[in-house]
Amino acid sequence: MTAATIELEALRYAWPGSAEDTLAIDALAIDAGASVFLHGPSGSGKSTLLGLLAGVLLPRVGEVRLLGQSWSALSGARRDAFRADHVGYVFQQFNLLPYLSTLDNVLLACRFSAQRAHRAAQLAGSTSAGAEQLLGQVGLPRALWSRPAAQLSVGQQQRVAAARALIGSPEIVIADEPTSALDADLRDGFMDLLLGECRRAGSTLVFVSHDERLAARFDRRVSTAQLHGVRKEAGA
Ligand SMILES: Nc1ncnc2c1ncn2[C@@H]1O[C@H](COP(=O)(O)OP(=O)(O)OP(=O)(O)O)[C@@H](O)[C@H]1O
Repeated sequence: MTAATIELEALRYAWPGSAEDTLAIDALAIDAGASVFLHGPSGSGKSTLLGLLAGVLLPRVGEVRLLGQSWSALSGARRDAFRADHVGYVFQQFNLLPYLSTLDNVLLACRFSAQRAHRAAQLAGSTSAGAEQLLGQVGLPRALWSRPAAQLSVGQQQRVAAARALIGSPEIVIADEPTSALDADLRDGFMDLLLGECRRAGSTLVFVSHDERLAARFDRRVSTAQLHGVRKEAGA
């Protein structure tokens, strides 16, 4: 039996100062290894949901469990360690360290997680070789690998952020609009790599995008409207 990698139960989340819940989701389960295309109108709570999945935000009520572990049951430090081991996250704003080189930004994920460092080294021979391999796969020319991330274009930074999320094969990969700055050719190559790497590693992928053309490539589509619909039906 395949257990769900991600489980949400009776979740309510309100941003501070908000009179209403931003998200109210009675139940959501995502199977191990599944790829999910999360969509919905601007402001409907997609990024908020990703923050909750990654344990960056905690629900007001209810639970988010990853690999059977509830984020709310962990201290802040344990949450950080658990996230570093199990979650690769491509943020909407990339969150690269501007003064670190491209290569070091990718390796950062392994610096915070011995588990991911070990897996990257097993796969490629060393963690550095793993980072170089991924940078090659996302199409970043070698000449840019030693450049500070601040000197890269937005599309290049987006690809570095993806390599950082994928290194060490985390069980869960979360990506918030990771193709927004890529042209059609780069976007297709990027999607091949992201989906291919997740499939190879058996990682569960949750991917937010406004680009409906990409949806067909995923196992499952989930809309924020549909999640809120669950709440209304349950309360009816
Ligand atoms: N840091 C924050 N503080 C307070 N409110 C926030 C914050 N971030 C988001 N919100 C609010 O939460 C709601 C959902 O925002 P969110 O960014 O999750 O939507 P989204 O679906 O990802 O939007 P988009 O497609 O435009 O990125 C919005 O009403 C937004 O104003």
